Amino acid sequence: MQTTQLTIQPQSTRLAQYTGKTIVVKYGGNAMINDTLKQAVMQDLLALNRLGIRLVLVHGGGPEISQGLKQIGKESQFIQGLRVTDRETIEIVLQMLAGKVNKQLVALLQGKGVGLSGIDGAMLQCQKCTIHGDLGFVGEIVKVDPTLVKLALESGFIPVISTVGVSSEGEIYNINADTAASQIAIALDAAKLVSMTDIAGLLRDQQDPHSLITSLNLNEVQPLIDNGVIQGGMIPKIQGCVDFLTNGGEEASIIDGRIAHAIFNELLGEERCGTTLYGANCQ
Ligand SMILES: Nc1ncnc2c1ncn2[C@@H]1O[C@H](COP(=O)(O)OP(=O)(O)O)[C@@H](O)[C@H]1O
Ligand SMILES: CC(=O)N[C@@H](CCC(=O)OP(=O)(O)O)C(=O)O
Repeated sequence: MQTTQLTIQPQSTRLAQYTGKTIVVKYGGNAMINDTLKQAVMQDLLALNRLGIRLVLVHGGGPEISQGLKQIGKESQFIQGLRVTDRETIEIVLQMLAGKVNKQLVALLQGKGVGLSGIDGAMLQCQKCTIHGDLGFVGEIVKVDPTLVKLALESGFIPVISTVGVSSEGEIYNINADTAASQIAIALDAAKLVSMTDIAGLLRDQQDPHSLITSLNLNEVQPLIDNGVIQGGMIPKIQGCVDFLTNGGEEASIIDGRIAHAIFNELLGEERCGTTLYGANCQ
């Protein structure tokens, strides 16, 4: 396969501020539209890694899970953007997230990726999530142990994390990837959280791409959830941004992962698009 190497001088760009800093990138399953785009995203991450930015990739895989479930004749139900996860479903979640999706992404990182699940090193320690009733094996993170992630970063690798977690009893749980990315970003004291999804950003009207909300304050979020503007998978995404920013983070963005080099443009600050939320110290 032919690959292109991006050559960008860090000192001449906004990128310089991120050198030596940690950025957590959440790559949503819905944005992994095709192999060419996935390759382009991984090329961007490799280029950013070469510039000395400590990147952590947390991935989703919702569509792959749904596809796997379909093959065994199962449909999923989502409550507040979370998949109701019975025993059969957690098996598929494990196969798809910690197996197929994780390894496919690691394979594209040309030896620079190291695949980890939240179970490894008990990175994502969970208990059963009960805030929206009984969702089965959906986990609520009680603690993040970033030891393995830090080891990988210190050695120059890009940790690629699938969001299954483990309880103190050894039970495996399914965790929404945006929620996990946010908690990992907090534990790593990351400089920025970026969520790459399949839409232009947060829209006032999902049917109208011109209704993009380019930035918003934390106190504007809850009313948008209450009046139904923010729905489904966008709820844990925005909530993850809010949690990051109320726990010391400075900047969280939701960008259109369907556009090639969206992550590069976001960090370069040229052609930025999407929605950005800022922490208390940052506006
Ligand atoms: N106000 C909103 N603006 C944009 N997207 C929204 C909004 N409310 C709900 N959504 C939905 O959230 C989806 C993104 O979340 P999700 O499907 O979980 O993606 P991902 O796989 O990237 O995590 C969008 O495709 C859209 O259908
Ligand atoms: C509890 C829960 O909903 N877990 C998610 C985990 C994967 C995920 O979040 O993937 P995306 O980022 O592609 O949506 C799920 O089962 O779909």
